[in-house]
Amino acid sequence: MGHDLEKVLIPEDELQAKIKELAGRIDADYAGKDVLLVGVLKGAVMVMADLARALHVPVQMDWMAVSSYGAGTKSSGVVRVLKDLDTDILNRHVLIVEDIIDSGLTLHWLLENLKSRNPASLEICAALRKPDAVKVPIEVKYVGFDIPSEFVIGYGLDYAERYRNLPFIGTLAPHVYK
Ligand SMILES: O=P(O)(O)OC[C@H]1O[C@H](OP(=O)(O)OP(=O)(O)O)[C@H](O)[C@@H]1O
Ligand code: HPA
Ligand SMILES: [Mg+2]
Repeated sequence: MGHDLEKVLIPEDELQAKIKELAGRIDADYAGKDVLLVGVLKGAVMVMADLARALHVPVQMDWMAVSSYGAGTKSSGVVRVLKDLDTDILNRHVLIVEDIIDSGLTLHWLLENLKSRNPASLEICAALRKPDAVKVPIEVKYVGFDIPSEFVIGYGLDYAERYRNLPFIGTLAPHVYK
């Protein structure tokens, strides 16, 4: 792995501190409410696991699996639903949990899809966002870090299904994908 990694962009301790900070804001904003966390598989598994454990408000967790990247480093823009929610979100306070907003196409699609099911509220928590890459404007209430438009790996994020288990965010050495 060592030579596949170009550099560490966000170290583990900074990621963990940021998730705790976001959890504090979410606890305050949702005081007295039940929250349904909707994790977007597979990238969101790490954020979901850390965020859920840092929260004090009562939560339920559900998952959707959508994919728009395949094995490459560019979004195809075509969102495929691989697994839908098990939960009926009518009148629920839904918080979508994501690892990254890159082009924004995945979340743009997901927001429209979930809105049509009439939740009581619908917000987004994303660990990372690439402001220069966003193609569709999306209102994101909770963002961990704004990062440059480089392909990143770790903390749930993959390149060809690898590196999701790295506890930090790094960039991939160009020789791996060129
Ligand atoms: O803003 P976008 O350009 O749409 O990119 C963001 C999405 O792409 C990645 O998922 P991917 O489709 O690769 O599936 P995965 O979570 O299983 O890796 C990532 O986890 C986000 O869900
Ligand atoms: O930078 C990225 N890395 C891994 N997966 C991704 N999905 C969207 N953007 C990225
Ligand atoms: Mg991916």
